[in-house]
Amino acid sequence: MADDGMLLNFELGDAPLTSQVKFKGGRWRDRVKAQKSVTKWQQNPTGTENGDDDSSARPAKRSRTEDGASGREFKMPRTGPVSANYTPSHAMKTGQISSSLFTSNPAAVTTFDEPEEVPEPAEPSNAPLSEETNNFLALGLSRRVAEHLSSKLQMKAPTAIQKKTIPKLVEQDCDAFLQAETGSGKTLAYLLPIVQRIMSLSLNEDGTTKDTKVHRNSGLFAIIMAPTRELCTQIQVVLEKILRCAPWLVCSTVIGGESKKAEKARIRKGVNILVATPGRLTDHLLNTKVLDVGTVRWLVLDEGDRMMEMGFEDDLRDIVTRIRQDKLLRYNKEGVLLDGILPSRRVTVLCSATMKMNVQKLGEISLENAEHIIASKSEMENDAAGGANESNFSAPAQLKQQCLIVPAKLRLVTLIAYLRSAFARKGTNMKVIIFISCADSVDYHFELLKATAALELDSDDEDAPPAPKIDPNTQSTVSPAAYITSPANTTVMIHKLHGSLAQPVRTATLNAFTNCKEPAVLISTDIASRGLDVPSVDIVIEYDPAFVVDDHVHRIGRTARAGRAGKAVLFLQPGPEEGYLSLLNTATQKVTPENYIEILQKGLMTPLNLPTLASGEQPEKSSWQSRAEALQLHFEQRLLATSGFEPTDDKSKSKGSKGGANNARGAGNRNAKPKEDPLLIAARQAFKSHICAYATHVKEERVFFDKAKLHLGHMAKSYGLREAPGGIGGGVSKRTHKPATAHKGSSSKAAGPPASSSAWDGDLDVGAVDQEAAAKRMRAQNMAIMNASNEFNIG
Ligand SMILES: Nc1ncnc2c1ncn2[C@@H]1O[C@H](COP(=O)(O)OP(=O)(O)OP(=O)(O)O)[C@@H](O)[C@H]1O
Repeated sequence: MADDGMLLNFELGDAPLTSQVKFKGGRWRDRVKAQKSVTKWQQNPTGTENGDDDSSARPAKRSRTEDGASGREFKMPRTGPVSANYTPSHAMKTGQISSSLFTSNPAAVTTFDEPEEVPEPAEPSNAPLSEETNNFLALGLSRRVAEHLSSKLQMKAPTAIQKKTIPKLVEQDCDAFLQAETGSGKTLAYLLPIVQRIMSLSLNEDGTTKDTKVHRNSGLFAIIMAPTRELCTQIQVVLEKILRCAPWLVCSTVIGGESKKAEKARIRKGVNILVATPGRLTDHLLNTKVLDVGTVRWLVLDEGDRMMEMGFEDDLRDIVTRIRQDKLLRYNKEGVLLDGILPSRRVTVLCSATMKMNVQKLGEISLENAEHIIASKSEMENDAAGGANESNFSAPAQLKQQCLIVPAKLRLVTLIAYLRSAFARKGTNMKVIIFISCADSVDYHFELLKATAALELDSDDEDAPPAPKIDPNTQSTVSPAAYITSPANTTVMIHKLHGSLAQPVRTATLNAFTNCKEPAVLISTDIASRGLDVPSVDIVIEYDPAFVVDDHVHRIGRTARAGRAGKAVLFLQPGPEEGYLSLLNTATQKVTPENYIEILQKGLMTPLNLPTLASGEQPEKSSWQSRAEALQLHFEQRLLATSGFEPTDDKSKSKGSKGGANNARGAGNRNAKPKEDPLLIAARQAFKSHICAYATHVKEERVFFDKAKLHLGHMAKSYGLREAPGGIGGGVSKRTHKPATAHKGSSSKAAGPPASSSAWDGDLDVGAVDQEAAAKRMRAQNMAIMNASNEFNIG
């Protein structure tokens, strides 16, 4: 029989085991292994040294380590079961022993004190200003534009950054660096003055339009660059909306992912404002003769730091130099005088919510005597106090930031419990974004959470509308969700997004999420962390922390936009990761630690209705702990399900061996090997990629995210795996567990990357080579794959 009756990862709770424990069923090798584990556990039931449940995957030194943030000794005490009356339900069915979720977990040192007083909700810091005292007209925009904003786009008053930027860019010809919080309206801050001035070429002094208007073929006046295709498309959409008040002007994108021929054709037809990714723009500057930059007056670099991070310094330098070197034409080819109405010099605008060293460098490359325009709550406070603002980053004041310190083993069930409680109530129609470190892990979690034929939806509400139809372009990226759909509420739709997806799929998925009328979850890599504006996102969950703290600010900034409320939840593990809180708390707003047990209690209050519950227990009568264990067991069982046998030699595939799977099994074919479930393969792949990605946190923050201190066995559980797969980073595997059993066909490099990872390639052995150099390289690879795929693939 298949080996589904034996589990390899043992944690037998606190009840003493006697030597009578006997294992039946399964393969003899597994039985021996199981027996050995129990004997080992009996010899050392505390699991403090070598007797832990995953000795093969445990860091060598776990009991004491340095807390890098504070310099104090960091303790990782072991906790017992969460409730004294609670007995973990280990015995699931004959021959099965499941690892308990609630024992041998390190305890958090962070305390969860209830605040004595509920703090007043903070005033939104990125909202539009009061309409009574502010309007667009007063900033120098024409009546035509101001009325369009007010009547068609429902924007009556500017935000703080718009108030400061628009008059400067309308009246002056200076370079500018715009720095303001996420969701504070930076896009319109630079777009409105550009549109206003180009429009003015076609307007009489009284605001009426001239008989001969500037049109699409009159010249390219502005180029806007952004790091991702999604962001470019979004800017284009905003631009199109504004240009409805000047329909004779045309904007377009060159972003890769679609044929260059089509892009060339559009440029040939005539474009006044071009939105581009740096790679594709460089390509067109080199190869598209019809792209004439002689009339270009503005170059905007949106999310400049991200473009630098993605390794586009040379491209950006090249683009800036090329455009500057091209002779600036005072008249366009139709003889229209541009100077005076348009800037008489080339103006560069750089935008970011954060101020990193690389932004300063980009500033040196692209800006000349630039105005630094800052608008944030702290800046306003600073202004009032007459001081200069030194802060590097800040989150919108109204954004509630929470942190869950969850032991590795409990991460997956806690995530599901959180989502269940978020979507529990009838009529709750929220949008949630979950950030995950790498594409493989996004793929896996999407597969795990989506409803399949075997996995019924939880909803038993007969009045609930039928699950929505899915666009063919999003067939593999959008699905109704299992587990998190509450019986009382409508079906939750899950979406996945990462840079390895084809561009039409990316675009369609993002549209599906943005326009989804049902409760919706987007599982994404950092591809969604920058600039994306989905106004109704209520919660951002950082299931994997960002690789650098500035990215955290951008990620959580996908919610609480333009003055709306929002919530951000960060998952950390007990141990060194807790030190990260002190770093986050230097931002303008405090991150409040919350007790994950309460999340589990809330989220697992109602029965799970799992289709393949092996436990003899009735979930309806279960405690939340039992439900958590049942859920975990259910995932583990899903991964263990084998989908038949496949022959390994060519002969068995030849004629006469039809139906090889059964033949192999029945005839005792020695060459047959169990064919693994694709979900299991995906889980292993995701786990490996996750561990590789974990090593790429920036050097300064690696004290909190130290790969060597991860408990790989416990982490594996959060992927539904019963043990950590082999072949993970040499440094760790050498120090912490036996050399990984080489997978058939895998390279001898134990530290090498997952063979077919879609998220990683190249040498990822951070244990063996210079850590910082390797991490940098990995980050660059990750970034390129996550964000761009073929986006910057020139040629
Ligand atoms: N004056 C305004 N009144 C009302 N809403 C506005 C105004 N200006 C911008 N918005 C809205 O605010 C949201 C955020 O704007 P935008 O995307 O430009 O922010 P951002 O500062 O660029 O954020 P990020 O740094 O995250 O990219 C958008 O939905 C936009 O429509």
